[in-house]
Amino acid sequence: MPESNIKIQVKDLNLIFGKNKKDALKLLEKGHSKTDILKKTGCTVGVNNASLDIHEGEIFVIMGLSGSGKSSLIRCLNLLNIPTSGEIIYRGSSVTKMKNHELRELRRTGMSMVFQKFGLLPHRTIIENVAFGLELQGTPKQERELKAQNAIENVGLLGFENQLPSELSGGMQQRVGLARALTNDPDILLMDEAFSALDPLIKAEMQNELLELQSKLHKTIVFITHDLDEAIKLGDRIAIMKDGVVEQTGTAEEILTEPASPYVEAFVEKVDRKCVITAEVLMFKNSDVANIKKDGPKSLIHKMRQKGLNALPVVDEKNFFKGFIRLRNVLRVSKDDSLSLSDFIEEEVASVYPHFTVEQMLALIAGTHFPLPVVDENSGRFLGMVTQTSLVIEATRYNLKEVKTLQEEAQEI
Ligand SMILES: Nc1ncnc2c1ncn2[C@@H]1O[C@H](COP(=O)(O)OP(=O)(O)OP(=O)(O)O)[C@@H](O)[C@H]1O
Repeated sequence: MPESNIKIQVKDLNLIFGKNKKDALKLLEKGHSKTDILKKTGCTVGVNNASLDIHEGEIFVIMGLSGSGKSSLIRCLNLLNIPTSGEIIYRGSSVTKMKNHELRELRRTGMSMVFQKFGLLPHRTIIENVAFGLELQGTPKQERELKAQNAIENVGLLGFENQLPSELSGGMQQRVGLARALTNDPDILLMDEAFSALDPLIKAEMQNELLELQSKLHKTIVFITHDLDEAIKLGDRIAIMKDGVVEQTGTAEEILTEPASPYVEAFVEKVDRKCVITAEVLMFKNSDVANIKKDGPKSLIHKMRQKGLNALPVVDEKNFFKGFIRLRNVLRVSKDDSLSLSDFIEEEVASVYPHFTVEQMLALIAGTHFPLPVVDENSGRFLGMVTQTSLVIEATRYNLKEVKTLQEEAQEI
C-alpha cells in the first residue's frame, strides 16, 4: 500500500489508565501481563503496543470482546484518550503533538464520532438534532439546515425532519446519529459499537444502509464491534484485539484462512465460512488450459496424462473461457481425422466471479460435472477454476446436507 493511501497510522501505541503510568509502562515494555501490571501498579492497560495502518476509503473494523481495548484505541485517534506512548499520524501530522486549535479542527472536520447511545436532544426536532454540531460551531441557520437536510437524505430519513426523537424507532434514531456525524462531511467516521444496541433485524438493515452509503460516499470508516459476523460483513479489513493487544489485522478471508494465533483461531472457529470463503481463495490459478487453436490433440493428451486429468478448460487466444474438453473426446479426435476438437467443447453453464462465496458456488454446481471456471468480472477472462472436491471439502467442514449428493455428483478433472 503506497504511503499516500494510508489515512491513519498508529505506531506502537500504549494507553494506560491510572496514576502510576510510568512504572506501568516500564513493566508493559518488559512484557508483563495486564493482570500483573494491575496487581503491581494499580494501573489498567487499555492498549498494548498497537500498530495499524488505516487506508483511505476503507471500512476498518476493530473487533474484540468486552474489555479488549477497542474503545480505548478508537478514542486515541482523536485524542479523547491521551496515549501514554506511541504515535498517531494523520495527514502527515502527529495527532499527539497537535495544538488545541488543530485538535478542534481535527474533531470538527477530520473525524466525527457515532456512538452506540445516540445522545439525541429529546426536545429538538430531527433536523435540529442533526444540525446541532453546526449550531455549536456558529454556522448560520440557513447553511446548517441545508447541510443537515443533505445528511438526512443520505441516511434515508427524508420526511422525518420535524419529528421528535421519541417518535422514531431505535434504528431511525441511530440514523439521526449517523446524519449528525455526516453534516460536517468529515474525512473519517469513527463508529463505536454504533449498531450494538439495535435488535437483530434493524441491525442488519443498518449494516446494509451503511454499506450502501459507503458505496456512494467512500469515507474512511473505523468501526468498532464485538460481533464477528458484523465485522466480516462490514470490514474491508479487520483488526482483532485481546487484552489491549492487536492480535491480527487482515481481510476476513485472511483471518479465517490464516489465523495468526490460537486465540484468533478459536475466535473464528464458529464463523460460517461458507458465506465468507470465496472463489478467489479456492481456485486453482494458472491451471492448465487447452487453447485448441494452438494445441493439437497430441499435446493435449500429453498435458492431461502428465497431470492425471480427464478434462481441461478450453480458452480462446484472448483467454476467454469456452468450455471443457474431455480426454476421451481428445483421444477420439486423435484417431479420426474427420473430427475436430472444437466439436467436443462442452459448455459449462455456470461460471463464477472471484468474489463468489462457497455458499453461492454450492448452489451452482448441482448437476454440473466439471469444475467451476472463475472469470474476471470486468474483462470476462478466464482466471482459474474451483474444483468440486475443494467445494465438497469446504462443505464437509460444515456438515452441509448437500455434501453426500455433491460427492456422488463430483467427477473431478
Ligand atoms: N476510564 C478508564 N479508567 C480505567 N480503566 C479503563 C477506562 N476505560 C477503559 N478502561 C479499561 O481498559 C480496558 C479496555 O477497555 P475498553 O473499554 O477500551 O474495552 P472495549 O473492548 O471497548 O470493551 P467494551 O466492548 O466493553 O466497550 C478494560 O480493562 C477497561 O476496564
